[in-house]
Amino acid sequence: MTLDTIAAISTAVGEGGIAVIRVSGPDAVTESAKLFRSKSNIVEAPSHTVHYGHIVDPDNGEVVEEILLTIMRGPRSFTAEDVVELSTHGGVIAVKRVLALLLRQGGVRIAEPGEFSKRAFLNGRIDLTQAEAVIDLIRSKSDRAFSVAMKQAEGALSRKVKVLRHQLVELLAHIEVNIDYPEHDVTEMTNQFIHEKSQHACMEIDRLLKTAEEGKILREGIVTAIVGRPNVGKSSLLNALVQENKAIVTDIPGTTRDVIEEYITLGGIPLRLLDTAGIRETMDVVERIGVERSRSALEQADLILFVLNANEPLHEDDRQLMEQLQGRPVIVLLNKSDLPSNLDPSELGHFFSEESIVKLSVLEEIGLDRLERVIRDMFFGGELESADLTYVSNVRHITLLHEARKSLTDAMEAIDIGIPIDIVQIDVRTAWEQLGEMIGDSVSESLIDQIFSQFCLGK
Ligand SMILES: Nc1nc2c(c(=O)[nH]1)N(C=O)[C@@H](CNc1ccc(C(=O)N[C@@H](CCC(=O)O)C(=O)O)cc1)CN2
Ligand SMILES: Nc1nc2c(ncn2[C@@H]2O[C@H](COP(=O)(O)OP(=O)(O)OP(=O)(O)O)[C@@H](O)[C@H]2O)c(=O)[nH]1
Ligand SMILES: [Mg+2]
Repeated sequence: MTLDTIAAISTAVGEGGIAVIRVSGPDAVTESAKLFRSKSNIVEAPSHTVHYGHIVDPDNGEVVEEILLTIMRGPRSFTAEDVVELSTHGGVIAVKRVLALLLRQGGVRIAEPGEFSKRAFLNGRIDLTQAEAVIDLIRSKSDRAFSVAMKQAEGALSRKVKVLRHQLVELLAHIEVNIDYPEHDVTEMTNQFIHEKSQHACMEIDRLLKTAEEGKILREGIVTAIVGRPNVGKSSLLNALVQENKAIVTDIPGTTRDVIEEYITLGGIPLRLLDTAGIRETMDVVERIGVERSRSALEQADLILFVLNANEPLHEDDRQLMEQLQGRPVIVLLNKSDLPSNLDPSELGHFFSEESIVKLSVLEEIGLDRLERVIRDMFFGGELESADLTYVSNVRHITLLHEARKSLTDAMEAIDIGIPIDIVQIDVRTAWEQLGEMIGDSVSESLIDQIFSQFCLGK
């Protein structure tokens, strides 16, 4: 495939030490050479070499920038094409001037978002799951999400999908033989064989799908709503977890009016924390809107941190909230445990299990480690380190896995009710194709465009 030559600023535009323009395509080296004055002749230079020199405006000979230029010749490059990287001084001006000069010559055009990664895909250097992992890498907000994406970028998920597809190809071959030689006793055996193999593939798919929930959490964080009646210490808890004074804390009930959102990682677990207004009946118009927002945060939460003031007996507002928390994933926090306890814990026993109740003093930072352990037990069964870090977290992948699974169960059902084998074969083939779509076999151009358009510019 011969494509044109593209360029873009690949570093975040803003103040920084250096900025990098990436150029990729057949004319990357010759087009860069037209602007580059150096002791080296980069047209002749070997791959993976770095050259010092200046960018000179060919129209007037003016020196525009002092740069370092890197050459990576295809296919040994990120895009598998000839790649030149121009490292300019940081800031916005220098890098934009150099890019403008490069584009002005007419042999290079500006890249679309994700186009470098798209080329790596089109040139067969990476498959679709790997390309999608690159988006996850950029967006990951915790070390762990990053490790998972890195693993996928290396091709761990696609290797699993390829193994599955290989098994289905063998199955298809087996069916083919049977269609050609349809003797009765062979048919019996084949039916059983197809059934077993399909069952096995379904189990593998289920195993991958089971990781999806965790994968989503790792990527997006557990949506965690801190709720409770006014003044129990919700905002104090947010601040303690964030280790910054993000939310206003006062001893006046009804301090927090809006939902405050912060992203943290607690012992490697990413949480999207929502501090909410204390929930109570109120005539105050502003506070009432706040309480409504608290309720909607409560609805969308994956995890609810229900804060109580252990220094006071259970309040009517606490009881009402407790009713509403029935059946939801809740951790009860008995806050202010530095003060004398006036709350009868037996009253909580009806609603919450003992393991989900944590004694806390935000003021003295007691109990936060226990909270961390309880969250870990709830969401990862205490086991955070998945054996091989392969998680399915992409909605497209999840959908395709479900579809492939459906095709395989269709095949098994068809066998059970005695449908001819050449019809059964269609279901197995469909499953094989659906798995292929995951890694980018036989995907449409518009889907490819849609996937890569999610990337940022210069990636
Ligand atoms: N300056 C710079 N830093 C970067 C990137 C980049 O493109 N430029 N990357 C962009 O995301 C990442 C690194 N990814 C890369 C992946 C493959 C190749 C590459 O040249 N691959 C060759 C192997 C070359 C060799 O083994 O000697 C190949 O696969 O053939 C380069 C960068 C992160 N850092
Ligand atoms: N003794 C003690 N006081 C605490 C503790 N945690 C919070 N407080 C105090 O309780 C008061 C209320 O704290 P906030 O964090 O504003 O309570 P809130 O639940 O966010 O209140 P609203 O926003 O009004 O719903 C403040 O005076 C805090 O200093 C604790 O662990 N021990
Ligand atoms: Mg508050």
